[in-house]
Amino acid sequence: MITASKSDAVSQDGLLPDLPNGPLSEYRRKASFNWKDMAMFLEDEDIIAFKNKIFSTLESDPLFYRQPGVDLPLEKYRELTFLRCKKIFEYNFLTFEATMEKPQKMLVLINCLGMYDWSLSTKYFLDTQVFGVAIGNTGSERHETILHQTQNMEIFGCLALTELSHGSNTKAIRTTARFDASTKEFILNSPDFEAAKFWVGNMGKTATHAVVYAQLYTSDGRCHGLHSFVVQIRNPKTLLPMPGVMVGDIGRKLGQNGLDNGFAMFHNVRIPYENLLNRTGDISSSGNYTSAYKDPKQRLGASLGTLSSGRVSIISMVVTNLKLAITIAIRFSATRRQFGPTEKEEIPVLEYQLQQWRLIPYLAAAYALDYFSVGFFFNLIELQIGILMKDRSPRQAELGKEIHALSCAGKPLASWTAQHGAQECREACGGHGFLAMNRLGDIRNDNDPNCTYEGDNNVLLQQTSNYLLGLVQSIHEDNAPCESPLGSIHFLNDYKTILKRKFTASTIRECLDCAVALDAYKWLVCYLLRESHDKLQQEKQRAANDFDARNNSQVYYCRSLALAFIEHTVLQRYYDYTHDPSTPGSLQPVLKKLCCLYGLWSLNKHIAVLYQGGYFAGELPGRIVQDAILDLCAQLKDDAVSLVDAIAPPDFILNSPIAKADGELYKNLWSAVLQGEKVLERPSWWPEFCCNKPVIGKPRSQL
Ligand SMILES: CCCCCCC/C=C/C(=O)SCCNC(=O)CCNC(=O)[C@H](O)C(C)(C)COP(=O)(O)OP(=O)(O)OC[C@H]1O[C@@H](n2cnc3c(N)ncnc32)[C@H](O)[C@@H]1OP(=O)(O)O
Ligand SMILES: Cc1cc2nc3c(=O)[nH]c(=O)nc-3n(C[C@H](O)[C@H](O)[C@H](O)COP(=O)(O)OP(=O)(O)OC[C@H]3O[C@@H](n4cnc5c(N)ncnc54)[C@H](O)[C@@H]3O)c2cc1C
Repeated sequence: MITASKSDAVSQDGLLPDLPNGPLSEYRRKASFNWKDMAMFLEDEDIIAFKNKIFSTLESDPLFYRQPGVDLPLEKYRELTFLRCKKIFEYNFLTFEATMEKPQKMLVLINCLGMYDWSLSTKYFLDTQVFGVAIGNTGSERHETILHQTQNMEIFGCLALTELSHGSNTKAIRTTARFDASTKEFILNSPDFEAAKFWVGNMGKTATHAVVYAQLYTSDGRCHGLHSFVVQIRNPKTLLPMPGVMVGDIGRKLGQNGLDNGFAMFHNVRIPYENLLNRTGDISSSGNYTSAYKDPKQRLGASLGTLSSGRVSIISMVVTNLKLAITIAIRFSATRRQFGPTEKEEIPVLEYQLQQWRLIPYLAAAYALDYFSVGFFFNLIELQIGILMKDRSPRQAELGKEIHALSCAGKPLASWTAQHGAQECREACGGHGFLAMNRLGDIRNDNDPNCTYEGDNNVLLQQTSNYLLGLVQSIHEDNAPCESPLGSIHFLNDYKTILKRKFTASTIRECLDCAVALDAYKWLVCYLLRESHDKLQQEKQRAANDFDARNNSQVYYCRSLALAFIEHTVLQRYYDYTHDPSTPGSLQPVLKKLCCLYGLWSLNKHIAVLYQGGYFAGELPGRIVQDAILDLCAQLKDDAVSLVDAIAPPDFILNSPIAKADGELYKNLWSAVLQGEKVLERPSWWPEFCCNKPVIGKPRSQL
């Protein structure tokens, strides 16, 4: 194992305490690198210190005490989440100045709170970020007071786009906001209960204000499309609804139950006209509508642009879930022993090729997607700065489009990987994985809605394929270069040459170079782009309209195209990073293996298309790709524990007895079980068993 220099080690030890000795120590000794070096390479000292501060603050505050696996009644959980949220305001972990200095800390805070409990994190950020960013991005100077009121919790916000009968199809949102020229107010109405705002986080019990999306009508009766408005829905002094607002809670969900998701209907609710978030369209004092966006489609895109920031953040949030789940499963697998080559000795389940193949690719995915999520967040910051500076340059517009295309595929890729990973980790921990106290159920269930909110994954992928299909003309006809601010489409300039390529590796060894998977991805994207385009043209000739043509080109074509494109982007970025000469030599070998494994494992899911399109031919390519995956899993299994040590939060935050850093699997589990409430007591309803015996076949009358 290669270690850091003496001075590095001193600063490391202050930030990253040694892990306790125990059953995991043997794997830690076998690692090819020092986990502290890795942790400090992945995040700088300032970020690690920031995380430590958040974690230790929560751990030492009794309000944040919790018993693993205890299911609180809904009302209690909501109350506790709110009290904790209030406490987060008091701690003020991130000042405005600190956020401006290092915006990445915002993402770190979201994830640190999420690692503790996603209900808390989403509650806090729906108010301070989602509500705040929507106002900041689509409003103007006149809305600054509202932002200030949010910062000290004078008011509490939410974002209300979805309605009971419409979510994905935002154009069909039916809430109306009619301008009344006589009073200079907008009057909000929900035409019927199907147009009630629904699913809105924080709206159930706590929000006093909402950014409400509604169809804007001028007093001449003309509709100008979807716009957003700040609407007061409750009185901040009493939490009672405002006149004309019917607001309530939608009930228990499959996860994130500490968060109150709600509904609202509006009946002639009057708001000052200044409450229109007027970046995409405004009303003049004479009541005329003005907009810098003449094309209604572009205006819709601009008014929904704020959703990109949520989608980008979600990528990082779901990667956090994957990191939690894989930490639990790897630590468990390294300490859980079943069977063995001899009667005397049982081996850790991590030694089984099958267990390695089920888990280690998810570990590689966690590393690769994590790198992507952070870099992509920086891209978003660039976009946000442009929005705040009112940058109207073509580059800014292109950046908005590219981020929209990447986030609409990045969220699906990352959230599905986390979802499948969490389930695999649950099963990989056998029965203990199903015990609530070990947390894999909560991780899985709290992660799940990320596949749906801020846009359903399958619907969003179509935005990405639309973006790519829009490039075909320039590739084929104009011969104009494919250029974009983030460079994700630059390789398409070689589209024709790439399509002529074939898979050339002939040994497992050659496949262990990540460039092999990367080349294959370039071909795959070009091939799927060509096929999707051709399919769309055929369907247009066959089908009655473009709508059907597009719908009938999704499965096996556009959907696969969007996913292959984002996988390529993630892999390309991770390849560049792991192969960069500035990456420490002690870490580069393991990072390159992770990169290669992520690439081949992801590619293997497209094997049918690789054969179908002729990039692969004969038995060999399929076989050596699979053998290389197994080889990499075997090479990485001794590093796996240290790889999770480098990304794991402290035990208090991870909150899973089977995955504590000391590796004392059974002691920790046993102790947690015995500390449970009334574990050894007989049930309070014991007479039901002992006295009231059933008369078999004769149900007693309930009267
Ligand atoms: C800290 C985070 C905490 C997270 C908590 C999460 C809580 C959850 C909150 C929510 O869920 S809020 C509700 C979210 N709802 C959605 O995301 C709805 C999903 N649907 C849509 O966004 C859109 O309707 C659509 C499906 C993207 C588009 O539908 P439609 O087919 O009607 O329009 P198009 O013709 O495709 O689009 C028009 C035009 O606009 C461009 N565009 C759309 N969105 C964006 C965007 N975000 N940024 C930039 N551009 C956008 C689109 O590309 C089209 O452009 P052109 O192709 O015409 O150039
Ligand atoms: C926990 C949670 C929190 C939420 N928080 C908020 C919030 O704070 N604010 C808010 O406004 N909203 C919120 N939402 C709502 C969320 O944004 C929507 O649920 C989401 O946008 C999906 O819309 P939908 O529910 O209408 O699904 P639908 O669009 O009805 O989708 C149903 C099915 O139809 C499919 N489908 C739809 N259109 C197409 C198509 N064109 N092609 C192929 N298949 C299609 C989908 O893939 C899906 O399988 C939240 C949702 C959840 C679950």
